[in-house]
Amino acid sequence: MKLKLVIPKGRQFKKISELLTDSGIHLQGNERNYRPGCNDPQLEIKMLKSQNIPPLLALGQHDCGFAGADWIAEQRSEVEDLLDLGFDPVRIVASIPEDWDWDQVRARKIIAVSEYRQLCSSYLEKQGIDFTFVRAFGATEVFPPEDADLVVDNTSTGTTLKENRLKIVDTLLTSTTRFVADPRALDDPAKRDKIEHMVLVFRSVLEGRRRVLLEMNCEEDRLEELVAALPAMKSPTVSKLYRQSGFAVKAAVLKDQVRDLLPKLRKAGATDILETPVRKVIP
Ligand SMILES: Nc1ncnc2c1ncn2[C@@H]1O[C@H](COP(=O)(O)OP(=O)(O)OP(=O)(O)O)[C@@H](O)[C@H]1O
Ligand SMILES: O=P(O)(O)OC[C@H]1O[C@H](OP(=O)(O)OP(=O)(O)O)[C@H](O)[C@@H]1O
Repeated sequence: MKLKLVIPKGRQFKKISELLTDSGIHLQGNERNYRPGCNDPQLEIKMLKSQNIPPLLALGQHDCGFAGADWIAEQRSEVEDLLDLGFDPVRIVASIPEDWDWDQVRARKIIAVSEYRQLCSSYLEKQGIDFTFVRAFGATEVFPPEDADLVVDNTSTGTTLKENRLKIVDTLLTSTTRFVADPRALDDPAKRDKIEHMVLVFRSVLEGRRRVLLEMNCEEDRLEELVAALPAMKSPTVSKLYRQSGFAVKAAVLKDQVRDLLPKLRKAGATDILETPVRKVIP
């Protein structure tokens, strides 16, 4: 069985390739080789422009891959959304020049510019706005005020909108990178098995990134107090120290809790605290 996996080139590539590496899938070849080799003989990998991935998956040209939720929605691609990786979060927003009045703009016939033809048009139709659509091929924010009255584009930090003196009047969608599949691939038991395993590993890597492992020692009379202070995934692992009266306590905790947790653990009797990274959390 060969599973055809499609990966976006461009800005989404770095985070996806890091996820694959942490999942034990190592791509081989340089960045301009759009058919990279891989250490997993079951995977056949191809790189495509992000926007082309959802429709090609829906056509059955590939079995699974990564794509932005924005381009899945824009192209109404019938793919199975298996996992929200949370990478590259953006908002798809409608914007107008910052000193324009939205009520006045929406009351007249406007020129609307976007890379997202479908999302932009259906938004304006629902709003009852009279518009002519012009398709942008990048640098969308530069069109207003001379060449457009309104743009629909993605925004991350908001810098590009600000630099081009635009203000947001509405949010159409929020989008992140997804792991998706052709529904037909999920009907094939061998492919389904492989895809489900990939989802499990990706999920466990993402969960691992959120956690660290804390290990510490404590005296017997402080054990209950220490365990109560530890927010473990289930309950902490407690083992007796060899030829000593104390205990070793171990728990995987959320990274963003550690800063506040360490002084509390010390107060609750913890000594010799070790913090180590967690690579995967497999349920
Ligand atoms: N500034 C951004 N920050 C985070 N994600 C973004 C940003 N811009 C675009 N994306 C996301 O990346 C995906 C691909 O978009 P886009 O075509 O703009 O990227 P790209 O192919 O890497 O572009 P480029 O060729 O300009 O580097 C989309 O799903 C989009 O939501
Ligand atoms: O909110 P920000 O952090 O400023 O990011 C948003 C900008 O980033 C992307 O542009 P990109 O660099 O891909 O150029 P493009 O517009 O030519 O595609 C996107 O199309 C926005 O223009």
